[in-house]
This record gives sequence, structure tokens and C-alpha cells, in this order.
Amino acid sequence: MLRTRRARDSRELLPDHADLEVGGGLPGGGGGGGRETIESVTATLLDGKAAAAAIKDDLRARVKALAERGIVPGLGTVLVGEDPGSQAYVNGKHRDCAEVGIASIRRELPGDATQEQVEAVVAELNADPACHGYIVQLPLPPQIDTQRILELIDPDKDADGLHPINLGRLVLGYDGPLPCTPRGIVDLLRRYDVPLRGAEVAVVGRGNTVGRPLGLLLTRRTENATVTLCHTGTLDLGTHTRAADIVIVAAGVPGLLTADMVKPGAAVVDVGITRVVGEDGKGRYTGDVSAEVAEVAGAIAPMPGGVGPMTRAMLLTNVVERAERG
Ligand SMILES: Nc1nc(=O)c2c([nH]1)NC[C@@H]1CN(c3ccc(C(=O)N[C@@H](CCC(=O)O)C(=O)O)cc3)C=[N+]21
Repeated sequence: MLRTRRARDSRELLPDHADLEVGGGLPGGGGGGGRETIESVTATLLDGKAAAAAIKDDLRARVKALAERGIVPGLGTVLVGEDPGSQAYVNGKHRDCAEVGIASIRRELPGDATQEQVEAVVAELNADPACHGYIVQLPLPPQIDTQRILELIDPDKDADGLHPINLGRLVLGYDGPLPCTPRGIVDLLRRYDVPLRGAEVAVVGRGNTVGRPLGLLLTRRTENATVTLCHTGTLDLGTHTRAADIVIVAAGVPGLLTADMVKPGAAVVDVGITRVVGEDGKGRYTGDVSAEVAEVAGAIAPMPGGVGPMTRAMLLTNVVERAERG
């Protein structure tokens, strides 16, 4: 069972503070409402699906307001190749667009496309006034120079927020589109009142799409968290994660974070998404956080249902914000 009560502070779930808990008895909550020992505490669900639905409701209203000014926000996607996973993600993005009234601009190229062909599509979207923002779905096939493609995207149409100019803006504290996954994580934590100011945050993973920009985002004055950025060169990962009020795992290593590596009551965010083949021979996606972490954590953003839907909601947000700027 997942608690619906919101964790305001990771320490709140420690036994010393158990008698400070408010209210219990939420409708349909079914819990006994009495004190619980730490062993029986089940983490608050940081529900990315519900949060994304609320964000999409807000965007729908903003898209309507734009329509009155004669503006229809447009999101472009560039998909190269036939990878079923990538196709599924891109389909999801277009479904999201339809839900909030954003126009979809879809470009597809075969898996053996040349560098010039991909560059031509990028140039076309850069020039298209109906396209307020777009993404080039990653990974690209090996014959394509990914860095060169990403640098050719107009930074002001960079819906992912991953263009070097925009990552530079993030470093410098200038305005620009923010990377979707880091932005989605911060938004999710804020919605559930997980305090960031003064919090010790362990980020596991230094990748360009999540860990690295997340460290930058969390250490801005507006977030004011203290970040320890852990990576494959970290000698004793558990020392760092156990000291953290918030642990965010974006390593791509299934089950990397185990219960013994988490301070009781801490918030845990699972960003991992790795395709594994189960004992039944079926492929499925798995996160970086072991299941038993939910018995120690105060709050948890699971995979699926946590960060993924927030990433998609932030992609839409970046496009609507760009359209609002005119
Ligand atoms: N240029 C670019 N931008 C990306 O943002 C980008 C990319 N390339 N390449 C691939 C990764 C992966 N990614 C996901 C987004 C949402 C879910 C998602 O919504 N997942 C659901 C489960 C899957 C589902 O139900 O469809 C969940 O976590 O609940 C997953 C993965 C974006 N990526």
C-alpha cells in the first residue's frame, strides 16, 4: 500500500517524529492510522503520472489562450531508424501533443539515412515557423555524427534543452529551455513538498541528459540543494547515498540502489530505464532502484510512473513556453 500523505521532510518518518504525523485516515486509505514502526513504513508515492496529468491540464488552458492570439504551438520530432523502443517514445510524445492541442510535426528517416539527410531535416525544422520546438530522438544510428546534429538545432527551438548553448546558459544561470528530465524531477519533488533548500542530494550518474544537468539545476540559488554527483569512479557509493536526504539514480544499472544504501525516510527518485529479458523470455524495462528500497524510503518516484511522464510533460511545457514568447 502506498501512503497518500505528503512527506514534508525526510526526518518526519523517523520513529522519533512518528507522533508528529498529521491526520492519517484519508478516504479509502485503509491504514490503521496508528503509529508505525520504521519497518512497516511504506514510502509516499511521488506519482509522476498524476503530476503530468495536472501539468497537461494547465497546458491545455494555455494552448487555448494562445489559439485566441492565432498561435498553435508545434512540436517536431525527428526519428531515424526503426528501433521499436524509440518509435514507442516518439508515438507517446505525439499522443501527449494531441491531448493538449499542440500540433505534431513528424519527420522519419530510414536507419541507413546519411548525415546530409538528417542535417537537411534539421535545417527544415529550424526554418519552419509552425515548429516552436523539436527533438531529435536519441540514440542516432552509428553512421550519424550525433554531436554535430545536436549543435545544428536552433538553440531557441531546442525542446530537449540539451543544446550546448542551453547547457551553457544553465551553467551561467541565464534563461533558456531547461533539460526535460532534470526539470521534471525538480517539479515532481516540489509538488510533493520534498524540501530542496538545504537538502543533501546524492545524484548517481553524470550523463549529459540527466545527472550532469540535474546537478546544475539543483545547485541554482532557486533550488539551493547541496549536491554530491556520484559516478562510476565513485569509490564507495553507499557512503554518499546514505548521507543524502534525496537520492536520484540515473545510472542505467538495474537494482543499483539497495535498501542498505538509503537513509530511512529519504526521498528516492528512480530515473533508470534498462531493457532486460525476464525469465519468461519477455523483454521489459527496469529501473535502477531495488524493490525493497520502498520499505526504507520516505518517498519514492518509481519506474514506471515517476520520472518518465514528467519528462514528457516538460517537453510539452518547453514548447508552449516558446510559443508564448511569440
Ligand atoms: N532527444 C531525446 N529526448 C528524450 O527525452 C529521449 C530521447 N531522445 N531518447 C530516449 C529517452 C527515453 N525517454 C523517455 C521518456 C519518457 C518515458 C516514459 O514515459 N516512461 C513511462 C513508461 C513507458 C510507457 O508507458 O510508455 C514511465 O516511466 O512511466 C520513457 C523514456 C526520453 N528520451
